[in-house]
Amino acid sequence: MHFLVLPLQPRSSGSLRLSFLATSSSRYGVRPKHPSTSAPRYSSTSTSGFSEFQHLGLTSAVVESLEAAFPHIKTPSVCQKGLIPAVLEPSSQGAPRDVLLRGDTGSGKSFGLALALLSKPQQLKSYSPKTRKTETKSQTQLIIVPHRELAYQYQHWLKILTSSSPELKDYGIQLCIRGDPNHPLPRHLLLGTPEALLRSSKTVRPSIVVATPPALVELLQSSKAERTRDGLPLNHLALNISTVLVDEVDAMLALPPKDASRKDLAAWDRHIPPVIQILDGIYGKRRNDGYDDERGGAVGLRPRPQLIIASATLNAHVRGYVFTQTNWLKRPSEERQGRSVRENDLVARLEYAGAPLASAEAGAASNSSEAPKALEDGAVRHSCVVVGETGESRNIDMITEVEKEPFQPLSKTEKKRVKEERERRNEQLRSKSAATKPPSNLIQALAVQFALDVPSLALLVVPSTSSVRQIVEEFRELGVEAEAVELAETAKGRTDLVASASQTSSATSTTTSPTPTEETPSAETPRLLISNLSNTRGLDFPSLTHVFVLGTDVVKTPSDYTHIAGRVGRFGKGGHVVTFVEDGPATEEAVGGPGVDEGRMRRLYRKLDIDPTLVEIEGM
Ligand SMILES: Nc1ncnc2c1ncn2[C@@H]1O[C@H](COP(=O)(O)OP(=O)(O)OP(=O)(O)O)[C@@H](O)[C@H]1O
Repeated sequence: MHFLVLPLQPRSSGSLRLSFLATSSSRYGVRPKHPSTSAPRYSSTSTSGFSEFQHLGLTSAVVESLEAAFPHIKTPSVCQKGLIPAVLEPSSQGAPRDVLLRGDTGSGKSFGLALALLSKPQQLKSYSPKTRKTETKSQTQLIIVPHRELAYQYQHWLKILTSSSPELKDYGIQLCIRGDPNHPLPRHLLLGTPEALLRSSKTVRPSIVVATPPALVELLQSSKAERTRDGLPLNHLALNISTVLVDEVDAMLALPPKDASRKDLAAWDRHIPPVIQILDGIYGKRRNDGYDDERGGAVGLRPRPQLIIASATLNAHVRGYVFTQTNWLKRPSEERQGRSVRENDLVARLEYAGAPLASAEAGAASNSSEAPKALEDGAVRHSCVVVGETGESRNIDMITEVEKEPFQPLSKTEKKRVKEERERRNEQLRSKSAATKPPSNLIQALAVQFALDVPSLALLVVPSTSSVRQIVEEFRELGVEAEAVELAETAKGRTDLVASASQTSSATSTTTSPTPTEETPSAETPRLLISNLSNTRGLDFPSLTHVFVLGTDVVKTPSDYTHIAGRVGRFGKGGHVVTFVEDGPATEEAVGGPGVDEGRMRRLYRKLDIDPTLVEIEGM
């Protein structure tokens, strides 16, 4: 069986000690020959705060485009100070190090990684024994993300950065995502073509391909090229891929929980997620008889592409899987095994989770006299509104359960009944019946809260079993400016991805006093973006102040809530996460009934150590 869970010892969080022994002129690549990029990387004479980015190893071209395109980003975050050198500096063996990165939501991981990728050598010099010449080829970097909106966000950032510098404008940024069958856009526009991928990696043009796993697998399988034993064509994967970045890796692996039944494990094993097919295709499947690293995986890549794996919830379970069940990460080859090669030198493990982000970022920002207000204040508030059948609302009662329901372990029969009831309820939700429609009392209560609280932009996360379009319509009928999150397809969606520093600050300052006042008039009608969890992970809307959650079916695990809530409170900004659940008696008799949701939220808050704040409810 492919799956076995052997959790690793988690590395202690916090400081990072990296020894940067080798120089940037490694045999693994050459930097572009522009005067500015060939300047010494640690001797910036610039007095701007942006020079700190250059000290981390970013090229001058990238720092200049950052300054031009994102003027409000002045100093690197704590997380970026660790990840950028880890990606760019080679190990003592001279090869790029693989990177495992865990950092809080909104700590700048994805953005920092995008900057680092653009600073990697654009060309590869290698000796060809066939021609007996040194050949120079362009490099392709592959970014794999769980959903198309995040792919679009990466593409958007990269396009803005590369178009802001003449030295980066050669970059081809290509999307490889599946089209929405309900949307009229031609499918090939979104998916790209195998030929285009091939072209982009054959020409002298460096390229970055941002892909979702199913689209990439589909694309590769549609090619007539020679295949690996995993069914993926050799030539596409083999062509000069210098880096593979897997962002939000746990969402794509979708590992069964540690306590999964044999049946669930077998089911997972039968439908191996596409990201595993891709990575196994590149790095090779793990052999039982030892390490196989230097062979470069199934496709004989030389040199082996650097692997970067990142997520805010890269927990021991996921790390355990990657380390023990795959061949993806760099390992010492047999001949190199010895005292001189430590595994940490080959794989940088970075951990920036659970740090008091706001203060850390504020500290970093305070070095700059022009630090935007957005970096200086803010905490995320969490609230839960319980809505009765006839629409009356109240705040969650955090004490009831402890007082009235002392913990009593369930008997076997009770457990079975609870499980059956939950399955029945999930089945109901899955079916196309009226049950998929969220209750209208929740929608109405949410619309009222939205009108009272939101200054400009809020995100509503709905269960994956509900139709986003249908919910959008319902809100529109109530007079709310609602729309689905469709970054790739609507120009309006794209504008939400970038906000100037001033917009960001004003959005934040209204968060601390969210009700629009005469002093803080809102220029535009407040808008409600609607999506489900699988399409919101990793997204960054700089002017977002509120996240609403519709019912507890959205949040299956604490990590789900972490990702949902993480859409606000980014970079030390404030924000408010409000969950709406149905009211009802929270007793065992009501299992599967509405009241259980309040109990679920209480348990979730306790697990995450969240002390919910009260929201002002109309009419109370
Ligand atoms: N050094 C910085 N200073 C200020 N803002 C920054 C900085 N770096 C990135 N940002 C802003 O932070 C946002 C990007 O955050 P990013 O998506 O990279 O966070 P993340 O850690 O990947 O979050 P998540 O785990 O939710 O995906 C962008 O809006 C970007 O403009």
